[in-house]
Amino acid sequence: MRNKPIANVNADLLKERKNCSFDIEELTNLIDGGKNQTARRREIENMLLKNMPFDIIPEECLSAKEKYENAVRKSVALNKIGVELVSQVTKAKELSDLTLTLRRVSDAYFREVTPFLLHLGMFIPTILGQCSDEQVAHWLPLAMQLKIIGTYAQTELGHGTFIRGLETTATYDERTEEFVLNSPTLSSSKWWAGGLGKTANHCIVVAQLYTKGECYGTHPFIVQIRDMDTHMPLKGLKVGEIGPRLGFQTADNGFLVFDNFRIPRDSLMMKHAKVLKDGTYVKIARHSKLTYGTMIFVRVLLVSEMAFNLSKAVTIAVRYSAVRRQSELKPNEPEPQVLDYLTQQHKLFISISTVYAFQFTSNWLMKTYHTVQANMKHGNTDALPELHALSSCLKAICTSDCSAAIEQCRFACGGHGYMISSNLPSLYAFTTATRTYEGDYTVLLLQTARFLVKTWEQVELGNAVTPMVAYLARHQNREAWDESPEGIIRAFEAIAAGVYQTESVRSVSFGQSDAIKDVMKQLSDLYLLYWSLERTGDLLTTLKSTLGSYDGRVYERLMEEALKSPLNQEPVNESFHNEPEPQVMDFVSQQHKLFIGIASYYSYSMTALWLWDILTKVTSELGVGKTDRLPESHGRAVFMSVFNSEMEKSVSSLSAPLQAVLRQLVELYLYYWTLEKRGDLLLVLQSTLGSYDGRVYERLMEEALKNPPNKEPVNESFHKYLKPFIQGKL
Ligand SMILES: CCCCCCCCCCCCCCCC(=O)SCCNC(=O)CCNC(=O)[C@H](O)C(C)(C)COP(=O)(O)OP(=O)(O)OC[C@H]1O[C@@H](n2cnc3c(N)ncnc32)[C@H](O)[C@@H]1OP(=O)(O)O
Ligand SMILES: Cc1cc2nc3c(=O)[nH]c(=O)nc-3n(C[C@H](O)[C@H](O)[C@H](O)COP(=O)(O)OP(=O)(O)OC[C@H]3O[C@@H](n4cnc5c(N)ncnc54)[C@H](O)[C@@H]3O)c2cc1C
Repeated sequence: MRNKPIANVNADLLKERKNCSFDIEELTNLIDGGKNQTARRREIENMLLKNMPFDIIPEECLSAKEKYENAVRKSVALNKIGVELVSQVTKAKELSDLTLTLRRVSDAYFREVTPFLLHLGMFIPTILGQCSDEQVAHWLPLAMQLKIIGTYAQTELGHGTFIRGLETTATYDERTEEFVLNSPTLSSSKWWAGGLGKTANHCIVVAQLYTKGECYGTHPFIVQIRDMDTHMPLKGLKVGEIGPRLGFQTADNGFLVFDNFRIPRDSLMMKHAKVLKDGTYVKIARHSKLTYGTMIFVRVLLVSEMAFNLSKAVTIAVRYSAVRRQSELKPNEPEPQVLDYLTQQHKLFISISTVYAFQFTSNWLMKTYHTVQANMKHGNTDALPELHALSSCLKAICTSDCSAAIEQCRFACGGHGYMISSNLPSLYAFTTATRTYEGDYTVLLLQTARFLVKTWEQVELGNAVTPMVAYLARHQNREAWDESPEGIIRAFEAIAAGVYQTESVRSVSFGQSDAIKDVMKQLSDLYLLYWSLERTGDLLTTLKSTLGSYDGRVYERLMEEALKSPLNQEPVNESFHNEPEPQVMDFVSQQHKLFIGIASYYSYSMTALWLWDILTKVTSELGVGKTDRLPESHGRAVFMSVFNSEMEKSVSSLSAPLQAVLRQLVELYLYYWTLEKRGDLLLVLQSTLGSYDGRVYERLMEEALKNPPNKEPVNESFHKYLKPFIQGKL
């Protein structure tokens, strides 16, 4: 079916395909996991192609309301087939292959995401990971057959990262054997859960559990939020859509506020802890962080999600680059395909190798995840910290690299890449969110750093460590170890690259032809080479390390450094008496993100004035054709030198403190750009987050309430599609 010739294929594309050095079908089988899996995937795709309603008007041309309704219509149709297929499957492996195929094929129907994403991606996994056997038996069939539609509401207006700081309370009332849910403050409003705004009728709510006057920390509860027949929000809660976003337009992300909302005792998901009828709290888990399990699972999933999304983006960009012709290199000769430019290949080929790096690493990570889960079933949680560290850093790096690579793919498509119809903007909007959700990039890297530092301590003590981090022991007492967060991150990047190399070699070592092996080897080498070149600058850093000194006096140096700390200059810090929660502004990593923006603003303003003065002169002397191809480093140098000199001229009349601040900005700008190559500038604020009065949560809620979907309590797509679907009448 796939190999049937298609009429009217662009001649350049045909030519490129003919030049392919290997059998495409063979590579397809490798990616799918075998011939049978490829056949099965195609069978499902064909069935869906026959039965699924496609869009008549492109999604992007619809209003926000229409977009949502269209997404519900398509989700219902897709999941109707999905539920039927799932019901025919008996083996766990077949089920996981099927869900993966359905997930992949669903992208053919949604430019945006389905409002059921959280139901499939987090609600069902949380039932599996957090419910007692009895609860699984009750909830899982309902969820699998989509008799109920759920989401995962953990994040609040005031806290996303710091889960222990969540404010929603679930207080046990032993007289009625119920928990009472409350949102005591504005900042405790649940915020962000996908599908919550309009679609879900159930919700996993993460709340602080109180019983017999004691708080036992955050726990997950499964809560019905809408009437099953009318879909109206239940009494005692307020629920709505949070408002337009960069992407995720059709995911109806929502807010949820509780006012003495009562739920039965067994709404507490009781795999890891339970509350007895009399209110006694019983801890079951052997590890205190098992309630964070769904997040680990989704972080693992996201690695393959990134491989898939980047594979789509780079396929689009490579095909287009074969078709697109631009510029006259030799008079009277045809314009070359842009794919033939080395600079274009540089943009694209690293993305191709990154896709394979992510996919092989993802296969390996998923296997590791299942092994750790199997061990945990027998009570062994030893490997959990490493799994957490691994899934954290791989999630952080792959989501960040993926969105950056998709931007490169968009650049590679020139102006047309900016069209929504190219799908590159939507792919970018989807993937850039993954850098934030399920654990912010910086925060997750810091979790990994924490694990590595602890491992390093074990290495220092001569204790055995797991194979994944054994390289720390190999580097002991050698200059290669750099204990800074960047050094640690790089070390883990090296591991990711190592996994890729070993996994790709293993996967192609038997069965596959030499042609495929050659290509995979080239891609693997490209990935390693690219990152070693990207990080060359870092390799030149001096050590500045207490741990890596030549004489190995690690403990002495650690102690000397510790004694220098300003914190040790006073016996009791004032925060002992009154410790405020830190503002994220206090984190150095946050300042790093923000201050360069301020410095850049001044740099751009100064340089713009200077540039205006010399524009005419430069264009007449050099000619426009020559100036518009200045390499990036030259442009950057211009910004730096102009900023430096113009700022110096204009600050002399200012007061000393202001002069000092502005000079610091110049230094920061120069310093930053010697280390980094990216920056960001926000000129016009118009922002709920950046208002002068800092009333962030009030403004977010005010804007959400203005949101048109919140003007009607139940969207008409409930009556038209959702209700007949849930009740099996569609
Ligand atoms: C198949 C078809 C479906 C389709 C599929 C599609 C894809 C699927 C798309 C889904 C779409 C999702 C859409 C977004 C959905 C959200 O975004 S849901 C919300 C997600 N939220 C987050 O990820 C919040 C991030 N924050 C955190 O994870 C934690 O709070 C932090 C940052 C780890 C800190 O936690 P903490 O409790 O303050 O812990 P902390 O004091 O830092 O550490 C204490 C110890 O716990 C350990 N620890 C922390 N976390 C863990 C953990 N998870 N495990 C083990 N140990 C841990 C630490 O390592 C530390 O260990 P020690 O060093 O003491 O030994
Ligand atoms: C599209 C999308 C969908 C989402 N879906 C859901 C959902 O379905 N359910 C749900 O519960 N949540 C959801 N979320 C919320 C998401 O999980 C959180 O936004 C995410 O975990 C980040 O938390 P935050 O918003 O509190 O960021 P913050 O923690 O406030 O981050 C702000 C800045 O502070 C920095 N920072 C914070 N803490 C530290 C630290 N300790 N050290 C150094 N720097 C720090 C961060 O690096 C970041 O630069 C979604 C978010 C998005 C964007």
